[in-house]
Amino acid sequence: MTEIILSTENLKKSFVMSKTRKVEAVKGISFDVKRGEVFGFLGPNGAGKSTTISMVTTQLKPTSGNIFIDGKSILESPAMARRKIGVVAQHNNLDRGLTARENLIYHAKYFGIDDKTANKRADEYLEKFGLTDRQNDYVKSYSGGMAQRLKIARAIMHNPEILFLDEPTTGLDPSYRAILWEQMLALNKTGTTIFLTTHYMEEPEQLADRIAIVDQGELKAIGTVDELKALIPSKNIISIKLARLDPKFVDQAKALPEVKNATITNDVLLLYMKENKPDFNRILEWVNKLDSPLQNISLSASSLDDVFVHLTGKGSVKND
Ligand SMILES: Nc1ncnc2c1ncn2[C@@H]1O[C@H](COP(=O)(O)OP(=O)(O)OP(=O)(O)O)[C@@H](O)[C@H]1O
Repeated sequence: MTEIILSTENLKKSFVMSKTRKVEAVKGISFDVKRGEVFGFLGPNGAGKSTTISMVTTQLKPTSGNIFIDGKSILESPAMARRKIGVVAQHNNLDRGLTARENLIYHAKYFGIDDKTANKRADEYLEKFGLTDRQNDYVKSYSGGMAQRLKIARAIMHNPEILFLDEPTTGLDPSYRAILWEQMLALNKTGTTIFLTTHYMEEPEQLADRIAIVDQGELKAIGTVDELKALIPSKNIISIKLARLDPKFVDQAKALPEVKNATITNDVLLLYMKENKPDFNRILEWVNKLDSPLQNISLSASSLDDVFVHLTGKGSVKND
């Protein structure tokens, strides 16, 4: 057993779109995931998250580079890798014509698990994911939340060392998201490494041990939430929404003594403040003198969302 459960080396993937056009979806990504951690893989739409997850779970061949699971190249030993990984895909890839229990048992059989163990695990996971009562119903009768829970149960039937989840909570209501997180963290406590991609910032900010931020196929940053927050210019940010934004406001803001840096992102003027407790009223006075009506102003402590905006120039999807 190695301390690093997953490692990628200069991973690249290009898609040929036409005779003249190629998309470089992943442009040479290298990172390590430590055994036992919850690892968040974040990025805006089209950043290359799904392409990366498809490659590290043996579903897609890289154009170049290498991937190691538990120290062994998955390009050389894909079958070995598949035994060590569990995958919860973004789409519903359950067998809808089978019952929930049958989905679990067939998955276990595929991995050569004997009937007794498979049935015992199916009982345990159906119970754990609150599906015991509906275990003999066809999956086509399942709600989205139930199907999502069954996908996770199925993915862990063969006791994977690392569980990959692609946007596991997208489209679920907040209470289901909380339940899923509880279940993922409980699995993590038993030693399973969790690798997940998500759009939502609040979840990994609170729950992931380390986070990688990707954009346009490149790794922008990797670290703990605190390490990532240290990448942005200030702990306190004032966000200002004006009826009309003029680039000259950025220079004017930068000249204010209490402002460390300023930028316009997503049509919002962001002021990175020097002081821990900035004088909000003084900034408000300055804003009111600008020749553009104020629509909204707020002061906040920096969050992962601000790191994301700072590194990618794009907003994330907020939790509702
Ligand atoms: N099979 C494919 N053929 C051609 N282009 C593809 C294919 N899969 C992905 N792409 C392109 O690669 C880029 C990265 O896509 P990918 O789905 O990996 O991003 P993502 O970060 O998962 O985005 P999202 O959050 O929207 O799911 C995009 O430009 C996408 O159009």
